Amino acid sequence: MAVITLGPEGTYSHRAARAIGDEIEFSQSVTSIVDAVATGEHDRGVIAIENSIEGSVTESLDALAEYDVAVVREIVTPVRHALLAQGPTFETVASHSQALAQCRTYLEREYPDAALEAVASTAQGVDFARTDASVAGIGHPANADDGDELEVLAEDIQDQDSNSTRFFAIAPTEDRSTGGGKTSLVVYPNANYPGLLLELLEPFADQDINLTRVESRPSGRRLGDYVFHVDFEAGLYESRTNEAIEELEELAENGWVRRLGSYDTEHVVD
Ligand SMILES: O=C(O)C(=O)C[C@]1(C(=O)O)C=C[C@@H](O)C=C1
Repeated sequence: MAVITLGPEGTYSHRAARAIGDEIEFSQSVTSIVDAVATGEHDRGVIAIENSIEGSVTESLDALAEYDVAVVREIVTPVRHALLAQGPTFETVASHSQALAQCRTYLEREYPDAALEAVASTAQGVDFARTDASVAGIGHPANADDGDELEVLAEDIQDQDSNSTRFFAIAPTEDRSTGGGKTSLVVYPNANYPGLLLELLEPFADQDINLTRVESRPSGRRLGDYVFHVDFEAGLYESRTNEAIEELEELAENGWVRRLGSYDTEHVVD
């Protein structure tokens, strides 16, 4: 299956995408990946959603609220960062903003004077290090295997030993599934009153459905107006799920509820 994900080759997204297909194409932006799947240009896309240290990948959440796509699989993979450079002396550390944040403590302790540069992906930061001796990249250590230009200066530099990122495999809406142990929704209530969030979540408690994540993102329309991303442990094939969503739709009658789909989780360990 043809899959599009964040490139260049060697990103963590690339590693996750290999679980979906072996014909992999790369893009430099998450939004353009979601766009390419929504318009049917690609069968599948793989985007990072959330990291155990740094939290949400906000560009991905906003793209899921903006475009109509289905989530068909969740992929969880360990993220163990290495520092790669041509030698021990450099001025700039380049990586994805998530990776820089996940290694904040290490960078402050070991390289307090280095300039931090956020680039499109970890693998892009490593590519910069390959061509410029004043730059070090943070990424998966296997990125050093590409030739002999790069040294692995340090491994496992993320702030916590156990670091993992959760990805969604996305598909055109016609591939949306009701089967699977988890479901994701995006809710825009277009309302604001005391107790609104409590009311939106109550139908899930009433149906004994365990929520695994609730994230609010600004709607972009006005300050204090939010879109909610809700994940839970039940499938859209279950009547309790449909009952909870029906109630949610009544509460969000001035806005909308988007069912991203039901899916199962796959753990990719290398
Ligand atoms: O830059 C990469 O390697 C990516 O695949 C992106 C990304 C992210 O968006 O969080 C994926 C996993 C890690 O958390 C760091 C970066």
